[in-house]
Amino acid sequence: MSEMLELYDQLEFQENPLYERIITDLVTKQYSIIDDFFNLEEVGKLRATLLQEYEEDNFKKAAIGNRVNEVIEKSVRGDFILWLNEADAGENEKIFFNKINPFISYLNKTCFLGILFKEFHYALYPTGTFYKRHLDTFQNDDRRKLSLVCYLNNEDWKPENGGELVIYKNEAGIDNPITIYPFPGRVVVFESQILEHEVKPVNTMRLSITGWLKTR
Ligand SMILES: O=C(O)CCC(=O)C(=O)O
Ligand SMILES: [Fe+2]
Repeated sequence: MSEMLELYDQLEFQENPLYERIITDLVTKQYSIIDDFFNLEEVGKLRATLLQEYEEDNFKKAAIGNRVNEVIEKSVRGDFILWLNEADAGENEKIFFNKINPFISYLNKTCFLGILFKEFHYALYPTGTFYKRHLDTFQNDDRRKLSLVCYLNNEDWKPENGGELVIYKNEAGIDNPITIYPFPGRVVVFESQILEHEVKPVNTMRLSITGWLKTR
């Protein structure tokens, strides 16, 4: 018994009930929805940074295909994106990384997923845009293990705005769609290589940070 305690100590971690819930969700259903992962004040700051970058014209039309083989295809996706660079993250972006990084370390300590790389981009879906059903490994990057989306919409976001994320769970050969509204502060994590998903057409501007946790 005391030997076991010593080994536990070597893992140097404090059990975190929220992270444990996310891990259980991922193991049992391949996705997890976490409301209020970011509080409204944090969402407001991240949204302000996103909008400022957009106004300064730093976003580009999102493409499909990998980075050396990009194709812009409006019939597949209509969002605009900007990659985040952690090395020169501003005050507000630090809020994001300071919350996401401990979760990644926890995953690595407890699940042995071997996450070595991460990449995140802001995304802005203008009115009328969508992202057709796809798998995130579609970007020719089979190192993508977990997809993570954080919604930065306004506090009064309504279901009628559209822009739902729909995750398709294949159960015994039958598509079981799960509809997820992009409420501010909500984070969705899912298995990049398993779950197809889409973003339904949006009736107003839709804001988020999307990213991937990757193995080598
Ligand atoms: O914004 C979302 O809900 C999902 C975005 C997405 O599927 C992607 O960028 O690959
Ligand atoms: Fe996706």
